[in-house]
Amino acid sequence: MAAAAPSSRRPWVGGNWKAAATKATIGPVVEALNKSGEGFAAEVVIFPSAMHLESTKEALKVDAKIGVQNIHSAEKLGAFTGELVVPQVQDMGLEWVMVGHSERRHLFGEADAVVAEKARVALAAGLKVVVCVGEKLDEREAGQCRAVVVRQLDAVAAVVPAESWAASIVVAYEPVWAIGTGKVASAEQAQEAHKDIREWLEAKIGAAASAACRIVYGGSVKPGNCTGLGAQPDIDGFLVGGAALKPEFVDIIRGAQA
Ligand SMILES: O=C(CO)COP(=O)(O)O
Repeated sequence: MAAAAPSSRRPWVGGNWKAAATKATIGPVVEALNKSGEGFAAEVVIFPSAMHLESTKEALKVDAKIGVQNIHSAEKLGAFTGELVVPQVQDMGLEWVMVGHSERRHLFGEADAVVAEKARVALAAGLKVVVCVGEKLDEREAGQCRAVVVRQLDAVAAVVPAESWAASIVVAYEPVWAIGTGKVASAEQAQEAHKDIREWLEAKIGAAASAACRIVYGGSVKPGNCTGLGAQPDIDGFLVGGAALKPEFVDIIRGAQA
């Protein structure tokens, strides 16, 4: 049942630029990342909008990967106006796909099975996947935090190969009430949810997956609160929204170098 020491998992930090970025906001962030002039201890993945994938990829000169914020579940190119499909992600030379962000689930009505199918298609093509999970405030207040997260993860586990969890999946725990609200989960609240997820991994997938899978926290992460969160044994990094569009994002990446 004991989780592996945090140092055995490479920290992972994602920057989710949502539909909030323009050239004017992206420029200084890319400049700060490039100026940092260091190989980060953390694995860094930036998720620009589709509009900014190529320009961001070309502008970044540090060891940071680029991923897409969402995909359509079709396996092939085709007539899917307004969507991105896996072959296009591969054509761009990108490795990462995000699925199940709470804004996809709650603003755009994506059900657990839809999120799971997107993960399955991306993994089958050899891409890496960030699976976002997290409860809404009313669910937390009703004591359903663990049940909601387990339901969301069970849907993914039902369709993806067990071996994907160790090497190709990052789980992002993002409580909906903490996203974009400034109400960060306390280190204790986040650790409790991450421990639930690690225990779920051990029971459902196996001890090796539980020890190896990175579980990252998202929701109002800032340079001032990332150290306490990152010190928790089951928090392996962050998925950052608003603060990933500021040069201080570099400080959060450094904060994950525990
Ligand atoms: O949704 C998030 C990252 O995916 C978190 O957003 P904020 O960091 O702006 O709260």
